[in-house]
Amino acid sequence: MSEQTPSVDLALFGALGDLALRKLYVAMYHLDREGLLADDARILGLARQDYEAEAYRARVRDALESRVDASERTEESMERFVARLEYAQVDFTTVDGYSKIADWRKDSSRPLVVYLSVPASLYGDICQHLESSGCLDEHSRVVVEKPIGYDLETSIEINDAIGAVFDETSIYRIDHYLGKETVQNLLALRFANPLFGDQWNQSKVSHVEITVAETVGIEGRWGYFDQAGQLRDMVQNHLMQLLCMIAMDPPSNLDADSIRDEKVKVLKALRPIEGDMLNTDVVRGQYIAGSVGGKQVPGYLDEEDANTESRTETFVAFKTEVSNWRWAGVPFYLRTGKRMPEKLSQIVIHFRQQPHYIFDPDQRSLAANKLVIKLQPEEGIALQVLTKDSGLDKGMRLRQGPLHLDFHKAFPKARIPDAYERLLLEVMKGQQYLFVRRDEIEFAWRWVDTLIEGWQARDVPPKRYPAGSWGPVSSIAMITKDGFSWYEDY
Ligand SMILES: NC(=O)C1=CN([C@@H]2O[C@H](COP(=O)(O)OP(=O)(O)OC[C@H]3O[C@@H](n4cnc5c(N)ncnc54)[C@H](OP(=O)(O)O)[C@@H]3O)[C@@H](O)[C@H]2O)C=CC1
Ligand SMILES: O=C1O[C@H](COP(=O)(O)O)[C@@H](O)[C@H](O)[C@H]1O
Repeated sequence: MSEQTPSVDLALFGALGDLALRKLYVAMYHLDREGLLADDARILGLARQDYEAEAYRARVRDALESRVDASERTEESMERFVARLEYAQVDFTTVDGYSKIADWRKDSSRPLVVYLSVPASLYGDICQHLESSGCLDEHSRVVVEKPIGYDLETSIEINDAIGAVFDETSIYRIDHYLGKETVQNLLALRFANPLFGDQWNQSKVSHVEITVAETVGIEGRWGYFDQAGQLRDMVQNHLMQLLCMIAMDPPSNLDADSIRDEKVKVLKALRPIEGDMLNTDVVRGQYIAGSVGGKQVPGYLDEEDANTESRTETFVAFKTEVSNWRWAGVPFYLRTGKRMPEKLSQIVIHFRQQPHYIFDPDQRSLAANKLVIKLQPEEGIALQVLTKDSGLDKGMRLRQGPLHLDFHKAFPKARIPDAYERLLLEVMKGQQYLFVRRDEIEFAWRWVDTLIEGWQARDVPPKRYPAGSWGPVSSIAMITKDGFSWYEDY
């Protein structure tokens, strides 16, 4: 059995919210079931609704029953988990209720982990009230969710407010993509395999693609999403983190700061999209009605609570470059959108062709290796290699095929944990390497703000795309004009 995490008291702010009910209890339940939660670890749920502890436990139980596979539930494991839960009704904006946390903590010597599963506008108030009510000590940690702010300015305000109470070494900023197993595998793939280490630069790589496609729309989150748009919701955080993991130089070790220092260098070197590049190197889109998975779905402007004038983008594709010695001249193409035909997160590294080509000239376009890294839904890595097509009549025809590692098939007994399991585990262990440092967030905002200012100055409306398509056709033209195409072996 794996080693248990150190014991903690976890105060979960926003205990009845969407994220908590869909993800956090499920992740904690799995950790508990696998014997990873310390026997005496406890959880205090905090929200403003009036609940008795028993009713709260029943609500969490319901959430688990609808989200955890029946084969992974036993009465014993469910009971063991919910017995850890207590509840306190608190209005987070006033200090009065915070004494309930201190009461719950009375006589506890365990470190306090505070998880803020609430809108970022509340982070500052909560941190201050926690401090002034004497809930914190030097072992306390805070976990905060994305998005931190709306732009660089607001993210600085929020980070300042958290930083006034917690030291950077105690702040765990979540980007749940960093908790995904295959994203962590990028570190292993790149830095444990000399085969790739030596090829990972502008002399061997022709271009890089990152696609994060979602089938969902905005799932009743119009209020939040319409303010944000896909650039702030997905690019500023998740896609930037994926780009950093692909482009960063080798860290000197696996320490949090060694890794984060390298990621920051990438963000600093990222070429901004401005001037004429706004016409050529970026496409923003908004979905109209269409069909996803055989089901008719409404357009963005017909979603519940929609403002029919909205110009918010639900899709963005762009080309950028990491302007440093490793990557100069290598285009990075990124795209992400809602209501795409498939849920797919995938990174494709296109290697350059051989300097001298000796096979059938008609097959020349085949003649380059590609490394396809699938993050979801199936997690796996495939290296597209060229071999001889078999058969006496084929001569020296080439055939492209994958050397394929499908994690589910290769390691059938290993359950692939959800990102939040890994992240919660690391918080409890006090390890920060999968969390985002303040300067990463701020450099990413700088880049995003430049693009948004460009859009605003030109008043660029989003291009329409039917739900169930791969985005506006101009996002395809953006890459084909460079002689490439989005990799399509979905
Ligand atoms: N939901 C998701 O999939 C994702 C969410 N996030 C981030 O996670 C955080 C939480 O999101 P989400 O769960 O969707 O948000 P919700 O609005 O669903 O949940 C927020 C929770 O906080 C409570 N709350 C809000 N204000 C107060 C207050 N003044 N006093 C007491 N309780 C309060 C709410 O109570 P009440 O119900 O009474 O309003 C609710 O329980 C946000 O920062 C979000 O950006 C990040 C990635 C994905
Ligand atoms: O943070 C967010 O991520 C989800 C996508 O996460 P995934 O793990 O399902 O890929 C996205 O739908 C949501 O809008 C965004 O806020």
